[in-house]
Amino acid sequence: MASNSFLAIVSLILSVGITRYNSQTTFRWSTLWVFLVTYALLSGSRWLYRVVIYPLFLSPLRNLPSPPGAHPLMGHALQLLPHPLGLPFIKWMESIPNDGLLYYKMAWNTPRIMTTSVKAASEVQTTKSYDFIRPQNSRDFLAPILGIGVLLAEGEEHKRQRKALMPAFHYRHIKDLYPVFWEHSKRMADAMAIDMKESQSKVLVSDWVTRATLDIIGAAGFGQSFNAIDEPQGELHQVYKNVFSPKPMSVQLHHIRQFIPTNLLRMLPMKRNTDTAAAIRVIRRTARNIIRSKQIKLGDKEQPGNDIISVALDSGGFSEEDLVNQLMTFLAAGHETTATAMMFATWLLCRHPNVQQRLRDEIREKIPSSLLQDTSKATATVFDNMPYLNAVCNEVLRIYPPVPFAMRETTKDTTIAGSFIPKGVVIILPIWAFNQNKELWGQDAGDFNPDRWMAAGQANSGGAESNYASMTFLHGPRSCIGQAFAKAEFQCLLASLVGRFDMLPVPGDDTLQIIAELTNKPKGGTWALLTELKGW
Ligand code: HEM
Repeated sequence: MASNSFLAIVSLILSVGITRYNSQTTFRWSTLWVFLVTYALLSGSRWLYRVVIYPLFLSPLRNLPSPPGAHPLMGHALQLLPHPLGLPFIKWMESIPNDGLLYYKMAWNTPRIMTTSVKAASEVQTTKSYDFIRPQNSRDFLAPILGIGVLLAEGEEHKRQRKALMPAFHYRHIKDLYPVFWEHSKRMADAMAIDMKESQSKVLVSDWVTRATLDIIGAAGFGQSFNAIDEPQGELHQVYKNVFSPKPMSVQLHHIRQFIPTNLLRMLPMKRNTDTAAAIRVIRRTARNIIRSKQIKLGDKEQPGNDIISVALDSGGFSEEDLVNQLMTFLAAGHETTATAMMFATWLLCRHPNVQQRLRDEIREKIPSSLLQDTSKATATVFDNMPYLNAVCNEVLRIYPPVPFAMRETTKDTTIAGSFIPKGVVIILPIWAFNQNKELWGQDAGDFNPDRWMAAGQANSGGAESNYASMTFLHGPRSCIGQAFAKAEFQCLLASLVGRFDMLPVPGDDTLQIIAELTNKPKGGTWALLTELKGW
């Protein structure tokens, strides 16, 4: 498709030609006017071709099954935008007959291909994963907040970074982090017990879990104390709260991003933009300070720790700027997601008192009170020996995955599940829709049922035949590097909360409204009525 500069050159040649020819006639246009008119006509024709002629009449994708009701110019955008991210895909995946791919369109008929079968999803994530990259608009949106670390690196550079960071995420290393996870979980519960007394039982659980996960990524990820549990006004906690908590304006901006490139939106003089820019400055400064203090320790021949950043420093494969970017990536990806899982867990357990009680019984039976006195004795074995805790964590992550879908873009003409997909098309991996798909999980796929993970041999599969049925952390070389970290952290936080408190829903808070920003989360935060239970 012709670029803007190509159109400008053609318009210039035509305008010079036309004004020369016209000089013989009585009616004369200036070259500038002819240039502007020619350029406008050519741009308009290109727009018409891109937005109407190609997608509706020529695109090879148009023969793939597509959801009904597309708007002639806005495609399916108007159907998708009013809902939480990824929710409509659940219905589409089940109700529209297809062979593994669905074709839908966003604003100006921009094509999207959604994978709906295990075969299609596994090709994108595993067998052909490097035929796909993260789309530019999504990179532009994430880069300032996450830094250009392993999450945004592509191709060979991604392989190199992932290999250098991997030692920090091996299970043998994660096992050693249980005391850190457990200590912070207990500190969170202690602080919530005080809050509960001061606020007549009504506690904003979402705020506490976000503070706890920030402290955990600081301690376990960087050997650094952020003190967010003890100091709610702490700078880092406040800036993340600002960047991540969805406000009406940021949700509108998310919608506007469908029509206007992210980089252009960021330049507009809006409060949301200035707030985000200020937050990014604080995050970068914090990241740089941590790296510098680690470099000094290393220079003083101190033993490097075995936290993520020490492993990265020790590998020697990253410049100081690279390390700042990696740290930003782990800070954001490593605390917000697990906090969201805790929010959904709390919401669900408040509405399923039997599950809550059964879980509490297991926690109180299997975690000795001595572990509450001396948190340094927490081991993976204690937590691995709690099948129901494992089942509840897996079921929460299945039914409400914090990241509801992932996006990729084809780097060349390719095929997915046997269908031709041209270069530059955005591919959707609908995590939430796979996780709740009836064909993969059975008729009760939409129900919260931890027992599906309890049957013999189903502790890791939930009874689904394919491991692609559960997409919460994705699969293959671009899957979540922090999966084992997150699951261990989630177990500890949930055990500490449910072991200590009885949780009830706040009256009137009956419907789960989900709101989207970087992750999907309960609108207005997660509130619960807590009662501290004795005897543990
Ligand atoms: C419940 C918690 C978590 C969930 C649901 C989750 C989910 C995901 C998903 C879906 C992706 C793929 C995103 C994409 O490619 O579009 C991802 C990537 C990633 N996650 Fe997580 N995550 C969680 C916790 C963590 C934690 C605790 C860490 C770090 C300590 C972490 C670090 C990362 C990194 C670095 C990547 C990029 C990996 C790569 O591209 O090679 N995540 N995560």
